[in-house]
Formats: sequence, structure tokens, C-alpha cells
Amino acid sequence: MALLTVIITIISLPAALFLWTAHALALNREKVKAIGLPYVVRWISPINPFWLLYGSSFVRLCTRLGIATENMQHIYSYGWEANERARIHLKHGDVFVLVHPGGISLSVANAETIYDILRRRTDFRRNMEEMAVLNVYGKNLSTTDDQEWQQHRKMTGVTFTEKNNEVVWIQSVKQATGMLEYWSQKEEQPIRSTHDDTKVFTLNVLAAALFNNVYHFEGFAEAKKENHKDDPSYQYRESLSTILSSIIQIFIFGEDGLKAWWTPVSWKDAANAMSTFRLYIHGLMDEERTLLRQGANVNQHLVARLVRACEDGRIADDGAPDELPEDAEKPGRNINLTEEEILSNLFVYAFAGNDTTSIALTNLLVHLAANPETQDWIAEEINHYLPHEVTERWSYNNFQKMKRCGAVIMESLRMCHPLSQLVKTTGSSSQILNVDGTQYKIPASTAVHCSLPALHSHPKYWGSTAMEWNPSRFISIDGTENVSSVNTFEEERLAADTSQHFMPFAWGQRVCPGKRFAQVELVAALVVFFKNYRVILEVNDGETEHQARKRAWNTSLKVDHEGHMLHEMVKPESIGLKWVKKV
Ligand code: HEM
Repeated sequence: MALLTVIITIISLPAALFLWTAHALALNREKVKAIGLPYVVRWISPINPFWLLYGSSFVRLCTRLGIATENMQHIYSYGWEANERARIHLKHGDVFVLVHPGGISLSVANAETIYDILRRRTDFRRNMEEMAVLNVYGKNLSTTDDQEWQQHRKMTGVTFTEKNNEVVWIQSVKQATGMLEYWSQKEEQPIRSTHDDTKVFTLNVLAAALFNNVYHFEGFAEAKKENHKDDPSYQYRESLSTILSSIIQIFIFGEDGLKAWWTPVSWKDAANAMSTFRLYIHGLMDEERTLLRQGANVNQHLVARLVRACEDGRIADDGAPDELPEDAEKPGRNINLTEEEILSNLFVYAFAGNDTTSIALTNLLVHLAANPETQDWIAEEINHYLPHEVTERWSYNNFQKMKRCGAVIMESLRMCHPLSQLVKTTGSSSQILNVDGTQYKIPASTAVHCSLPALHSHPKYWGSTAMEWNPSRFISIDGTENVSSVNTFEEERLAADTSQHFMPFAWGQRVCPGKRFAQVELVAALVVFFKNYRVILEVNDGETEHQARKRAWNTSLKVDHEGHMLHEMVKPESIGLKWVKKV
């Protein structure tokens, strides 16, 4: 009898799940039909926690076994939008609806519609349900809205001044020099750790710019070998990188859940890393408080400013933040964040400022290795403005001059973006949305995904060469597009880094506060790398150089983010890079 009960329970559980799913899907499908936009059905909610963890592996397995449907291969992996780019929109329309058992979501690749959505910021708010994964230490700038968000943004934004960008430039030149030395010493051995080493690079730059901790660059493998366990200054780097690589597990199980007896060691390590990072930041805050009490506080980094602001109850009026939204109050105002909110914001800046930029840099280097003629193109510019040897004294003023470097960064972000979607929601009420002159009523609680990879590769905006590498599309001379031969470098103009169909750092109220930070960091790295060196691809056995370039390019376009939040190349280690000094 007991056995029969167990068997019935085992059979009825999946059956009940199936019936519930089918029912929920049918209800949502009715809602979608009423909208009138094209729609696509999927049977599993994109934010189902187990799907977040294992969904992409499941799709890969089904594909290998030959049992994955076409739909499954296109829209079931976590982060499918990044791989689909504009292709799926060419099939289903610039705006279509994805319906699943958990709700409905709108996929948008139409520039006017995205512009409208971003402009109507109270009609289409940030989708906090999808951003909750960033609440590792509680609410922060990224996971709040309205007045609460303004408070977080004002407080943290004050660090992002031109003064700070200069620190970013100096540190980036220093770290990139260290990284190039490390790579070039490997001589004939191809570098397959670019994606790991660039993470060390961005962690070090951020530590210097936000926390005033200056590190000597070590390759990822060397940093692991060295025993830094007892060195508190390395705890930030170690713990943060562990947290970032386990962010989905942290979201699903929480710090305490990760410590349960049944969890794997890596999850327990993630819980320990959370506590180490917390202790580390509290330690920094205590240090700043002590300095403040002694009247000796001169630090300008983020931790110092947040602590000082909290102690004073005000933010000093000593530098205009470069990316505060238009409607924000000017500095010099009352603030009120708790210690936990400071911790949470420091975490979110570390999250938003590290992997985004390291992924962008890895993509950039692979794109340049696959397109050697672009290396010559930027080297001409670098040598024109910086004819002398690489030095840490290169002035920050040079950043603005490097237009070709800026164009290369823009083209690489256009093809491969680390974030992919700007996630909004209609919230508690329905909203009317205009798509190509027709009005659609979008129901309440609809997730709205403005797809950057689709927008950035749509032939409607980028023409027939949308999927081709061509950084010079962002350079013009006095308004003339697609310049290939130039008169003088000074005459070249770099296109705006934001337009209606190009917004790698978002746009409007929620524009990335680290935009200039990231641009400065990436340009500095390019200048150091390509002044005297070239990067070449390791050619596999039986492959021609041309085929190796094609393989690298195609690899860069395949994205995965199972288990983590950002879009990274699926197998970056399959691309070997060699750094060769120019003669
Ligand atoms: C190539 C590098 C980067 C890219 C492509 C990038 C892109 C973006 C985008 C598209 C958003 C808007 C997200 C949304 O609305 O859902 C964003 C937000 C944000 N970024 Fe960046 N970012 C980069 C680097 C950085 C850096 C270096 C920092 C800080 C040091 C930073 C800090 C932030 C923060 C804190 C937010 C949230 C802002 C808010 O919600 O008000 N980012 N970034």
C-alpha cells in the first residue's frame, strides 16, 4: 500500500506540474492574443530558478541528442537574445511577445519604440523581479526606483568625476603594461587565459579607483598559485570574483541556504566569499571613519566619500559627476544611506564595473586578432598622438584624441554586448505602445526587454553589413561617412556613443554611471597594447590563417551566460593569442 502511494505520488507530481503549466500558458496566451502583436510560445518561464542554473545545458543536451525543436534551440537557453541578435526579429517582427507559463514578455528591437519606452520612465520601470539577483547584500542603486533610486544614484555618482577618470587612466595604463609584459613573456606559448586575465585587470583598476587599493598585475594563473590568503588586500579581489561567478546560486539559495549540509563545496565557498567581502568593506569603512575622526581624511575614493557623506549627512560640492541624470539635484545635499546600503552599493558597482568591462576587453582583443588590419589602423593613430615610448606618465588628455580606438570599442560592443537586455516592466497598469504607427495595449505586469544585440545588428539601422566588422563606420570627416583614407587625424570625428539605434551604455535616466570609466579603461588598454605590439591568432593544425580568423570571429559571436548574469563567449580558451613585438 505504502509503495503504491509512493508510485502514485511520483507519477502525479509531474502530471500535476504539466497540467498547471498548460493551464497557466493557456491563460497567458489569451492575454497575448488580445494584444495583436506576433507571439512565440515557450513552455518554461525564463526566470524559473532551476532553468537559470541548468537550462542552457539541457538545451545543449537535447540538441546533441537531436530531440530539440527549432523553437527550443532559439529561445530556451538562458540569454538566447544575445545569440539571436536581429535574426529572430526579422522572422517575428521588430516587436513580438514571448508567452510562457510565468507570464509574458515583450521583445523589442525597434529603435523608435525603445526610445519611447526609455523616455516614459514611469510607464516602463526597471523590472525589479529580473534584477533581484543583484540584491546580494540588499537593495541598491540597481534594484531601486524613484526617490530611493535618486538617493543611491546621487550618493554614489559623485565619485564619477573627471578627477576620478584620470585615476582610471593612470591605473589602466599601469595594469595594461603589466598584463602585456605577462603575456609577451610567454613567447611562443599562445595565451588562452585572456578572459581570466582581463578580469584581474578590471578588478585591479576598480580597486584603485573606488577603494584606493593599488595592486601589481599578476596573471590569473599566477594570482591563484601565489598564496595571498593572509593578505587582506587580496580578499576583496578573491571574494568578489567568487561571488560574481556564483551569483545565480546566491540569488536562489541565499547566504544561509548555500551553507546547508547538502550543498557542493563551491556553494559553501560562495557563502564564505559573501562574508569575506562584507568584512572587508566594513574594515575599509572603519578605517575611513577613524581617519575622519582624526581629521586626516583626504581620500576621494568611493568608500571614503560614502562614509564621509554618511557621517556628515551631506555630500561635498567638489566635483561634478559626469553622468548624473538631467533631473538630479546638484551635489551638496542631504543624504541618508545605512551601512548595509553602502555595502550593497559598493557590491553593485563592483559587479557592474568589473565583468562588463573585462568581457568587453576580451571581445575587443579577439575581434582585433581576427581583423589585423584594424590593429594597423589604430596603431597609426596611437603613434601619431603618442610617438614616444610607453610610459605611465602618458597624460589623460590623450584619451579624447583616440577616436579610432573609441570606434573600435563601439564596434566591438555593437557586435557583442555583455549585458544584452534593458529590462523594464509595465508594472501595475497596462500601457499603450506605438509600433510603426499602430497602437497596442500592453497588459499590466508585462516584462519588456529592449534588446541591445537586436537593435545593434538590425539591417534596418546598420544596412547589409550589419554583421560585419567595420569600426570605421563610427568615424567621419566633417560629416562624411565611412572614411577609409584620411588627410589628418585631427580632422577625424568619432560618432556619438549614444544614438537612437546605438546605446551600449543605455540612455536616459538609467544611463550607465560608469560609461566614461569603462571607455577610459578600454582606450588606455588599447593604447598600451597596440603601440608596440601586434596580437596574432594561434592557427590550429590543418587550418589556414584565414580560417583561424573566421573561427575566432564566429567563436566571439557565440554567447553563453548559464549560471552567471552577463554574456560571455562560450569557449574563450579555444582562441589562443600571441603577442609579438613590432620590429
Ligand atoms: C563596457 C563596459 C560597460 C557596459 C557595456 C555597461 C553598460 C551598462 C548598461 C547598458 C546599463 C543599464 C542597464 C539597465 O538599464 O538595465 C548599465 C548600468 C550600470 N552600470 Fe554600466 N556598463 C559598463 C561599465 C560600467 C562600469 C565600469 C561601472 C562602474 C564602475 C558601471 C556601473 C553601472 C551601474 C552602477 C549601473 C546601474 C545604474 C542604475 O541603475 O542607475 N558600468 N551599464
